[in-house]
Amino acid sequence: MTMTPTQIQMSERSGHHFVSGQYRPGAGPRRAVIDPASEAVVAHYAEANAEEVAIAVESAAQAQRQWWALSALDRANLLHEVAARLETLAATVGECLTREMGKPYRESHWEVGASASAFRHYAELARHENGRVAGPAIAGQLHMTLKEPLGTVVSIVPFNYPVLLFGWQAAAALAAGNAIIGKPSELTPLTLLLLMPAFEGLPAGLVQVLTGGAETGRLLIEDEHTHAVAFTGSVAAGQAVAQAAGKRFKPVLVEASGNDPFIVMPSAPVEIAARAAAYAAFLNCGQVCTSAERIYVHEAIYDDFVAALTREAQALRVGSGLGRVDVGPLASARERDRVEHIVARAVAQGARLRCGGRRPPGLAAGWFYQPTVLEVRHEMDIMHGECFGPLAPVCMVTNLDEAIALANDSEYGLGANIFTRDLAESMRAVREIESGIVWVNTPLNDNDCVPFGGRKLTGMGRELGIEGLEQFRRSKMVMIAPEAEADPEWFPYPDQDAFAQA
Ligand SMILES: NC(=O)c1ccc[n+]([C@@H]2O[C@H](COP(=O)([O-])OP(=O)(O)OC[C@H]3O[C@@H](n4cnc5c(N)ncnc54)[C@H](O)[C@@H]3O)[C@@H](O)[C@H]2O)c1
Ligand SMILES: C[N+](C)(C)CC=O
Repeated sequence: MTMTPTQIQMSERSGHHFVSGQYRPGAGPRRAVIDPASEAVVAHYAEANAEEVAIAVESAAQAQRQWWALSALDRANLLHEVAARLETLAATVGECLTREMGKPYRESHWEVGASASAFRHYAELARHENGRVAGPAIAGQLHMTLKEPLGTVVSIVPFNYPVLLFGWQAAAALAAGNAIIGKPSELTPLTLLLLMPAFEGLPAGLVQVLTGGAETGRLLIEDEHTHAVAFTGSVAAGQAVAQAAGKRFKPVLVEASGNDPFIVMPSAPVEIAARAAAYAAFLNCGQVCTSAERIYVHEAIYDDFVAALTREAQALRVGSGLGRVDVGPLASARERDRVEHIVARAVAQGARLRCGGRRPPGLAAGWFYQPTVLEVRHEMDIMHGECFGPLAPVCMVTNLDEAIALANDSEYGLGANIFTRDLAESMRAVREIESGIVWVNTPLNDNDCVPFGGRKLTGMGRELGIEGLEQFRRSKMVMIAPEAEADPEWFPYPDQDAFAQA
């Protein structure tokens, strides 16, 4: 069969790393990358070893020095060029992402464009402000805080949004003056490799990619010449990463799992809220950190809402992300098996299946699972862990107090949604829900200008906004006196003896 230009690129980059501005064949063991829609091997990746990590880290140090020596305006202009190049790569990288992890192509394509937007945002933000001047504690002097880069940032990203999440971290880290080494998920290594031409105009080594798994990540984190870690992924991996970074007190950003509530109150338009809930639960086959994982619906509209949500779920087209579909496969056999287990357990605990709950008939290969709506009770296991699949468990509540209490009964705290036309209800949800994000009638939106992140087991730190830039800078206290003049306050104190006697 004829290969597309993207497949040719994937085959050429298979088993490579991107180091010092060049694709280099990896020396470590090779592992298969499998298309989740067809179960065919589409490429391989190599596990980067200690020697390869050391070479990349040295190259990053040299590039970072050149990068920080430029003016802020030059860095901004170069980051704008990166954004433009990213947009030209959207078709190729998007196709690669769909072939590696299955999401519908239009979502993959969107992801590359959204990443370009973050580069534009940080190109400007970083040149507008590089510290602040304080009122001096000594007359006539200049007392200030200067912002400096940390050095080399290690970026460890998951499979579900590899381009956007690496893009958010890289845009902020580079704008702050750092170098960055990306370590993609084992499921999506080629996508980041194919993204690298976007960084052509920057010093070689400033942006690099080493493929591999947890061991490659650990080597990067523990290397004494890397200076910070930006991690996105599961709680267990986040804890391991934070522990490894802690050995050298490296600053670490952890964006880990979520279990987001989605509340629907009686004043909400039921059909619109149901469509929004379907979007929030089934986008990217439910593999979004901010997926609606627990839907709490007021009893007054419960039956109508469940019926509408079921209709929405049943209307979704499931299939290969390269076709005209709404929902692709889960990213791996392990993910599909895990989701099957969650549903089986929920049903065993008394959940009522309204639709889905099985693999779609007619798709012989691929790790597909039907969009599934279940009626559940809050006590069931399905409501207390992250499902990360195309599941919409709906639970009836009697009032907002109960909805907020159940929403907060979670170890996680990333996002939360509420649908209501009642301003007082909106304001209570915003104030009282224990999460890093609250969306009122506007599910799952992002904005480069406002910080994204969670609380509780979801992690620490923020991406995007000025807060996202601060993750990758340190403050230096600077005091300048215009002239070197002897200060009577300096040693020796003239009345030292008097102090000692007093
Ligand atoms: N909070 C957020 O912003 C956010 C965004 C996207 C995804 N996620 C979460 O990511 C998870 C799904 O992604 P996943 O299955 O790829 O996660 P994962 O934790 O299995 O892997 C994430 C990355 O960490 C690496 N890794 C794993 N163990 C490591 C270790 N001990 N040391 C260093 N690196 C290690 C992996 O190789 C991969 O690159 C979900 O829980 C989801 O909620 C969170
Ligand atoms: C990156 N984002 C926020 C779109 C989805 C995270 O999984």
